[in-house]
Amino acid sequence: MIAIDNLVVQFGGVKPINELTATLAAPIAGLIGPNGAGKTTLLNVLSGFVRPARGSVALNGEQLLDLAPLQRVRAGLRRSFQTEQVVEDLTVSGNLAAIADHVVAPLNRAAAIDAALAFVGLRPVTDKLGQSLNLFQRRLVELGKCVIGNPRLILLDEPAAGLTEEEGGMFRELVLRIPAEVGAQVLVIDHDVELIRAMCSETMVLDYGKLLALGPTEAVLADPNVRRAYLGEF
Ligand SMILES: Nc1ncnc2c1ncn2[C@@H]1O[C@H](COP(=O)(O)OP(=O)(O)OP(=O)(O)O)[C@@H](O)[C@H]1O
Repeated sequence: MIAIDNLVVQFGGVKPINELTATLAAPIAGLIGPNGAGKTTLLNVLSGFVRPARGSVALNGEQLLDLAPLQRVRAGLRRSFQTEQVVEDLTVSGNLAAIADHVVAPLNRAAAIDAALAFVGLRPVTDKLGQSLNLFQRRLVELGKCVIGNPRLILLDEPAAGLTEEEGGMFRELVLRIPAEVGAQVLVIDHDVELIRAMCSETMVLDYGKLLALGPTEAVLADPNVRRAYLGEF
């Protein structure tokens, strides 16, 4: 469970997060909002790349702001980025090892990497270099890094961007299996409202850094204020 309390992020005169208080308890929660609403900034606060001016964030009762980014990874936090971060001159398993080295005991690393590769379906390309992978495989590497070593919260920032409809569907099926099979909560940002509808039982909407709506996804997407903020986008 993610508990956000009175969170304020300030960049000069801009407040991309402005007095945000919200609790996200669903196994897969969605985060939507127009461009510039503060979605990525919130993920950056959760993962430790941005320090807020005020407020707190807690994961399953543990305060996160006291922890450095790597300590948060050790505490079970994982994230993928809008632009995938695959290392070109490492193999697929080497890319996963970069996370496993920090979160899995040496004796268990090979098995943990293999389990993550099996989960995302990348065992057949274990030894391929990052530079030879297509976009779908790269997105799967990112997801593989997220499921390694008993994660508790996985943050996905537009994880299916650029994928075909078929690839997006396969990716979505994998994400849907995470809570039961990996044991982590998932928070997904996406502009594709249909993807959010299909994956997330609960959705939060930000607008200019403020909470516009939070609740069961269907109710949130039907909310006139939400529809107005999107100006007919869905
Ligand atoms: N490092 C920064 N310095 C100054 N302003 C920033 C910085 N990062 C983000 N912002 C501003 O904060 C606001 C929120 O940005 P953010 O990237 O969080 O929005 P978003 O909801 O993720 O948007 P998008 O859907 O376009 O990715 C924007 O006005 C953005 O220009």
